[in-house]
Amino acid sequence: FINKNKKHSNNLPSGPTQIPFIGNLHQIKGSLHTCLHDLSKKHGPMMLLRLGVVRMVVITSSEGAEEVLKTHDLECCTRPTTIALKTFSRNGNDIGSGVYGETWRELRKLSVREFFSVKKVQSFKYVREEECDLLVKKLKESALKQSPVNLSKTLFCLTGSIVSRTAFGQSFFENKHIGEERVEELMLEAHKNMSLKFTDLFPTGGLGWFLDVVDTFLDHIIDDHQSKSFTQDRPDLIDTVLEMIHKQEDNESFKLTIDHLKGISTNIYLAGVDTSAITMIWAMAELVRNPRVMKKVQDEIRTCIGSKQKERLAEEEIDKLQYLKLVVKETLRLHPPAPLLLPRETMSQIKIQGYDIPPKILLLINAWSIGRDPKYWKDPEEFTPERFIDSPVDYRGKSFEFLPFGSGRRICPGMASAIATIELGLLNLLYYFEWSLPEEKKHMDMEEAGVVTVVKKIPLELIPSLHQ
Ligand code: HEM
Repeated sequence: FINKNKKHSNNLPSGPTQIPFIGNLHQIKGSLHTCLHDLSKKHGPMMLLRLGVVRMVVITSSEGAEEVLKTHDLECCTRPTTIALKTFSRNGNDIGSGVYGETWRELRKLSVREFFSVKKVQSFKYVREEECDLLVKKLKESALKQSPVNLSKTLFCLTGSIVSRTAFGQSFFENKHIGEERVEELMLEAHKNMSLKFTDLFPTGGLGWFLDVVDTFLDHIIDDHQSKSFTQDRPDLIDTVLEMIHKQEDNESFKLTIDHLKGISTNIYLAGVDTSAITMIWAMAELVRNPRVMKKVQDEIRTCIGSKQKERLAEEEIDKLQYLKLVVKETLRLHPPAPLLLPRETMSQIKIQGYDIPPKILLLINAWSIGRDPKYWKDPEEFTPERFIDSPVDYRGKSFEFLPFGSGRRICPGMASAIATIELGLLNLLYYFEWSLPEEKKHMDMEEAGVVTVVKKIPLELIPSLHQ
């Protein structure tokens, strides 16, 4: 092992001292992205670490991130870092962890065309509006009773229903295959499993019932679609892919299978439910602890929509709400749900920021750290949506100081769908209700938890009051 390390050690970035066997594991306490952030302050924006058997270079500068994501995209593959992700990905038969090659290209192209395109996202507007309407009705009951609402759970359920209806044609809450008590667990468990800690460094496996439930759910959904026991007005992703599987010719070089369909579906569920809910949860937490911003965004919404209260909000209202959009951007800057993006692995020797990085090294880009770098952001810890007024900095992958959705060929394909859900979800929460902390809570706790995706550790509990 030492010889192998020496062979490549000529021009590698430096990093904290490693100790035998565990490397730098003893220095990782709490969240991985914050530990790496703290270490990089001491050891620089390119840092070499070893966690157990995994060697990695951590990048915490916008310039380094740009070089990797623009120049070296071809020489890196994304790497399923945990046993959990490997299992979810069905051995690379998916988009999130598939190695570059024909399969990955075909699956990404297919899912963008059939699910992620702006046209498809717009066609699901009615689902988002209906689900938000249901949410408002439930919240109104709590508002009348003045009882605290667990917004973390509520928002996971909202995004779960939206993703499930848009991708699989049915809501988790209406499906007959999983007991209702399991559905809520399933939503919350998705997050816990995405945050498994270091399972490939010291593999433990054992994901228990969660994987079984996801698998059983998908099996039933596919069976229902195949047997036509389930019909709806418009074909969903499952219908489209099943039709493609049936129609493909024997001589085609790429063969689409049920495993691919399950891989894409699992990716969409895991990547979609968690991230959008997390963003809304952090946005609400920041707004409650920043009353000035809360007032400004609610004033904008209520002025634009008019004084007569609407029964139900349409997605078009959002076009007029510039400040709400800035609130979403600022939330994604301070709380990117996937703070280390998808880990890349070098496939050949490459040069980054003057260093020689050998093949088979994990590259982690700390988007969380870059989003708080005082070099690019004034008062970076402050929640100030105004910083984006007249600024060309955007989350679409061209501004390397702001990378909540990543960049390059692996950029999040679900961006349009996520933004539509987040903006409409927040619009509904902020238009109909005033929000306050329960009396016994004196201040908003902002502690984070998770590795792949990072959520507010203590669930967000707030009391809604009806806005008159
Ligand atoms: C606020 C919401 C979201 C955020 C912040 C987010 C963030 C990300 C990030 C950082 C990546 C990795 C990009 C990279 O490493 O360059 C990613 C990939 C991905 N996201 Fe999202 N995402 C969100 C919502 C969604 C939604 C709603 C879906 C699906 C419905 C989705 C599906 C995916 C998929 C399939 C990938 C893998 C793409 C690939 O490897 O080619 N995401 N996302």
